[in-house]
Amino acid sequence: MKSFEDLYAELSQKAVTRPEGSGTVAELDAGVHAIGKKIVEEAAEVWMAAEHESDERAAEEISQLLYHLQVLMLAKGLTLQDVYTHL
Ligand SMILES: N=c1c2ncn([C@@H]3O[C@H](COP(=O)(O)OP(=O)(O)OP(=O)(O)O)[C@@H](O)[C@H]3O)c2ncn1[C@@H]1O[C@H](COP(=O)(O)O)[C@@H](O)[C@H]1O
Repeated sequence: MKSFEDLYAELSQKAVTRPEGSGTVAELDAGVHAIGKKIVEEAAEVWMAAEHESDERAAEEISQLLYHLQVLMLAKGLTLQDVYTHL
């Protein structure tokens, strides 16, 4: 099972190696504005799933939101430590 840290390491690597077909690379190339819109969309999906769907669906949507937040962190050059320091 993949942890938050594992995913961040994987995405960081993809940002550097830029493998063909990577959705992460495409999203990074789209830029902060586009990633921000995706985050808002995913956050709404988390809310709707939590209120109207199963726990499993809510967990799935939460994982997608976490993914897009990590992509935004990479786009901004923010590390896990930069965020953890505020937790
Ligand atoms: N965990 C994720 C992940 N979560 C969400 N997403 C993306 O977020 C989208 C969210 O899907 P939705 O259900 O909202 O569907 P959608 O709105 O129709 O999606 P789009 O039309 O916007 O693509 C998915 O289509 C994926 O593109 C993710 N994309 C990648 N990962 C992981 O990131 C890693 C790197 O992925 P690549 O860069 O694609 O190799 C791999 O381990 C992947 O498993």
